[in-house]
Amino acid sequence: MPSRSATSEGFALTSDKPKSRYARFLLWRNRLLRSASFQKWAARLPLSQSIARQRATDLHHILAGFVYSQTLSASYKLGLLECLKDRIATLDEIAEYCELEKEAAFTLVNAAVAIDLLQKVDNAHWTLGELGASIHGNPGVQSMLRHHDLLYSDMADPAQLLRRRENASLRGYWPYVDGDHNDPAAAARYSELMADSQHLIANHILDSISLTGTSRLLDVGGGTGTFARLAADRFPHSETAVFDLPQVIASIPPKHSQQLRAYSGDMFNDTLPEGFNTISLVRILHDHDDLPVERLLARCFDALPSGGQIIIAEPMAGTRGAESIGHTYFGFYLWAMGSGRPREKSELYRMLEHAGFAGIREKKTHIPALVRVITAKKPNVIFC
Ligand SMILES: CC(C)=CCC/C(C)=C/CC/C(C)=C/C=C/C(C)=C/C=C/C=C(C)/C=C/C=C(C)/C=C/C=C(C)/C=C/CC(C)(C)O
Ligand SMILES: C[S@@+](CC[C@H](N)C(=O)[O-])C[C@H]1O[C@@H](n2cnc3c(N)ncnc32)[C@H](O)[C@@H]1O
Repeated sequence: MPSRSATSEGFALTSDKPKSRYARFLLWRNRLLRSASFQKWAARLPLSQSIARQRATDLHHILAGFVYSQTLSASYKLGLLECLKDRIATLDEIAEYCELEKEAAFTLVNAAVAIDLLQKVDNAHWTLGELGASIHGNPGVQSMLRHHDLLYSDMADPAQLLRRRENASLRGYWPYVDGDHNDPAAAARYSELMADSQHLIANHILDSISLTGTSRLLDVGGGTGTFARLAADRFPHSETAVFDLPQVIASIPPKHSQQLRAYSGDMFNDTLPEGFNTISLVRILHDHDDLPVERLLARCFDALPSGGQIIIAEPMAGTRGAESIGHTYFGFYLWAMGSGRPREKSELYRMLEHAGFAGIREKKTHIPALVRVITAKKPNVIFC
């Protein structure tokens, strides 16, 4: 393990000498990259210039990330995105709608254009850009935008957040991580967010799986039943039901509770209802640490009949092209939430195997950055 030791230059990390060639190569490369003269030279040389330009821009985007998020937040909160929905507007109109001085509106409009939220129509008019227009097609993104103030406030002091996980404000938003199952107001608040944002992923999950007429699906931790209802619409010959904490089940609106079988209980301590040959866990496992996840998978295994199927759907770490959504975004989100972590597909495979499942497969989704799906089967018992 590296340890901190005082040197004449202050603190330095000392560690055992790297053994592999790869480790030695990395140390050599990093010494080169931090050399100011190498950087100057690389920026001038035609061969390395494009790499230098790209890496400098990459670093700047990381540095600026919080500013981009807040530009999106301001565009939403000040009504800029609403003002330009199906409209083309002048700067005066935008300034009036957003209740901003013209110069401030100009700063916001230019910032939003640069990140594709808005688009310039001509020198005097603006409308939504491709990303701004996409937000209007996804009400779940708007709910997430409102919710993110909590995460941003925790992330304003990341060192404090990492040292004092228990003090994060996001933790209070999800009382079940502390085993607090008695706050109906909090449960209603997070269930509404989950129901809204479920629409971002449900169709991708349902496009990737198939339920037949003999499928009886229990959506464990299924909130107020949005996924179970959408699954029933998509596969009308299957039966679907939801299992969640009592205060969540109690908050299912009457018009929905009549159409859906709902079971209340604690998935870690109560027996899961039997008679279902498919169990889904949608955005559940990443909320919990390894031990409870192993216990939950074992309970699902026990509740399923031989040949029964488990479906795991959530964003996963290590997703190609979306690496930072997994380990960076969800890594910090779940850290601030106070439990769980994003897992790589291979880790989930191992945990499923450990619980006794077989035939473990990934079912491709259209947008893996948002959600990925793994299915597995409880093996048929072979009598000798
Ligand atoms: C028409 C012409 C000329 C050209 C067309 C070109 C073309 C084909 C363009 C494509 C347009 C298109 C279809 C765009 C689609 C855009 C989409 C689908 C955007 C979707 C965005 C989704 C986002 C940003 C989702 C964000 C989700 C977040 C932030 C989720 C957070 C989840 C959390 C915090 C979950 C918490 C649960 C817990 C506690 C971890 O368990
Ligand atoms: C992140 S939400 C996901 C909800 C839903 N599956 C979705 O994707 O929209 C986690 C869900 O797990 C439920 N949950 C947490 N702890 C639970 C427990 N011990 N027993 C049953 N449900 C629980 C929560 O009430 C919540 O509805």
